[in-house]
Amino acid sequence: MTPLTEFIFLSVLGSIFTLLFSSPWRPWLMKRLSQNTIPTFSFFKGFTMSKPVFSASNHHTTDALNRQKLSTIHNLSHCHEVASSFSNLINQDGAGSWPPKSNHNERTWPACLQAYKEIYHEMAPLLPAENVSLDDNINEQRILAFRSRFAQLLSQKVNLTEVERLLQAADAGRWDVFPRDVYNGFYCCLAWCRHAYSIPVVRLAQLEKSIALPKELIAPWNSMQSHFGLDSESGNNMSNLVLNFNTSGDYSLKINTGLSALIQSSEEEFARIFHEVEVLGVPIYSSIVESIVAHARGDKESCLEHVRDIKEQLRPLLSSYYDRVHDAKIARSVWLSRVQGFYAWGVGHQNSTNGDWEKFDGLSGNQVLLFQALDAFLGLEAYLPKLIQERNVPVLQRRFCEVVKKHEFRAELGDEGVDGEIKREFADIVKRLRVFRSAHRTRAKVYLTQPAPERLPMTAGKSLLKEDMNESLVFLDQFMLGRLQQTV
Ligand code: HEM
Repeated sequence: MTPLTEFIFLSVLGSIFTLLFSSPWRPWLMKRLSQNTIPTFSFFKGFTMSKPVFSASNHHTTDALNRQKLSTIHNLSHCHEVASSFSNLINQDGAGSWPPKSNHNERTWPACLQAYKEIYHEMAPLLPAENVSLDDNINEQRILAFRSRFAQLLSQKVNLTEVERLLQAADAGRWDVFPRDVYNGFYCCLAWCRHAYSIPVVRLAQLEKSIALPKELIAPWNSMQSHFGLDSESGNNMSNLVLNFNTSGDYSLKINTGLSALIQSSEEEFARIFHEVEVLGVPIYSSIVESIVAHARGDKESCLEHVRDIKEQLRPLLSSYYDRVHDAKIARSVWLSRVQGFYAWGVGHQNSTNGDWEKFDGLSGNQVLLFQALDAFLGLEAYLPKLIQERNVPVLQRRFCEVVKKHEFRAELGDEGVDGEIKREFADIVKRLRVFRSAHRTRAKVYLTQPAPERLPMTAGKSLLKEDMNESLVFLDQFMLGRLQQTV
């Protein structure tokens, strides 16, 4: 095809797409696009979404290295509880790998679960509004219409009895009928549905104190939360972000279907950090385990090597954050309005035992396993209070961090010889974490102070804040500054 005919062909195709997008066919088109059932043409190959920090070329190397590291941990699992704890996490929640395998190919799901994915395909294009309204009445109408269509589809399509039977099979260890990678993919889909239904992205929805979710989104959620040892009504970093990528690193369930490329890529780049941190974290988890085992055996030279490896591995891992959390990758103009709100959660319920009002927070970077494990390894107290951990950090992850904390040996090191060298490596790890924490303090503030007049100040991890954004920032900064000061 000559450049001129290619240009004419693309222009005509673009006009057809524009017409379809503004027509009643939009939901159909979005569904086809998200299922990749629109054929691709070879000359489109140059136009691709941005690739992970560990690019396609070294994806296989990372994969192979990670498999080797995970098998090292397995091999040590009969020697030390820190290895058996991580090994358990891989085998169970990870479906045999880390980051956890998450199957988003609904054609391989048990039939009764496929209904949820069908509903996702129908509801996702209706979720974002091209132009956000500041009028409460308009927003109320939109929310009501969205929820009533959602509830109608759930009651028409979902056979709850079948779904519950399947979840009971999983509870009984029947992973042959409900494979763990499918369990993870479905957990993510359910979390998406719950957040989409309650979505506190405009003032009106943010002020809701409780919400009557449809029963198809309650019973399965309670069952899965109890499987992961969690008791929050909201999703968490695992359910909504890490599990939202399949083993090839493809991003699955979307928030801003059909909106501009800038919005969609900002959403995906943000989500990708959380998955990638776990991919690049595998050698760190492995070195944490190996250094603890080496220390327990009195093998100081080997312990030194492993602690040094942690320091080395931190650089590429933190690059995943540094290279993405800036305006060119995650646009400041869209993050607060279009991305963060979906991950927030503002509603709660009355505790049936003590009558107290229990309110849940949504997702936050503070739930990322890697940082919790590193803090434990450095001997720092956990950042999150126990109650919040029990709501948002899966029990097997909590246990791993507890075991790391129990066996960390930094305080036992002397100043001389190999001990002194290990100590210096620890000091360098602390330095890198401090740099991350101060950079995060600055960058978070920039993103949180962007205008979003349709919303009240709210972070995903700390729910509704003070009416005045400056006061809210002072409140948030106390957490970040406090953690920075503790990182010594
Ligand atoms: C622009 C996006 C982000 C904003 C505005 C933001 C904001 C915040 C805020 C306000 C806090 C303190 C309050 C709290 O605990 O929730 C926090 C904590 C934290 N965030 Fe983020 N965050 C963002 C992205 C990320 C990312 C991508 C990561 C890492 C993958 C991350 C990791 C953490 C961690 C580990 C903490 C706990 C405190 C610490 O360990 O220093 N955040 N974030």
